[in-house]
Amino acid sequence: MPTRPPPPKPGTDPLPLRGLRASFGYAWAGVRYAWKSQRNFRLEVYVAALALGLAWWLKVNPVPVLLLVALVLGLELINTALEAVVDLVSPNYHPLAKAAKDIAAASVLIVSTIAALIGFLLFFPPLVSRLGLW
Ligand SMILES: Nc1ncnc2c1ncn2[C@@H]1O[C@H](COP(=O)(O)OP(=O)(O)OP(=O)(O)O)[C@@H](O)[C@H]1O
Repeated sequence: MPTRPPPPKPGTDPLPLRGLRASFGYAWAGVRYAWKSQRNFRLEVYVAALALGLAWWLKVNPVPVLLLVALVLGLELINTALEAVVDLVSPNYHPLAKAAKDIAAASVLIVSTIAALIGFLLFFPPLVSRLGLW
């Protein structure tokens, strides 16, 4: 099967700004790949938008919310990259491939669960007071 020549490396471009633009282009392609292929990533983006909207409405400091959003989305992207590498090197069943995918998924699960807990602690008191329940 003919292979395509590798694309130019942005880091070696003699024009630094052009190289930087190319790097952003590749990173954006990664975001688009995750958005198209990962239902969990899309769900996390919707939840992030909801949390930021809620923070604005309830006048909650958005910095911890932004940090948690960055952590969850960043980890989901790394998980997606790892899945792609595992599928590339181990298209057939292998216990180590299973361990790699399961552990990467566990990291997203743990961080998302803790983020949800922190979100509850951040939003619950101002939400109750805003809705006049307390
Ligand atoms: N090559 C493999 N060898 C062994 N187990 C695998 C392999 N590929 C997948 N698995 C097992 O199947 C599970 C699901 O794998 P899959 O690639 O469908 O990931 P996923 O978590 O469903 O990801 P996606 O977010 O793409 O739906 C993995 O967590 C792992 O336990």
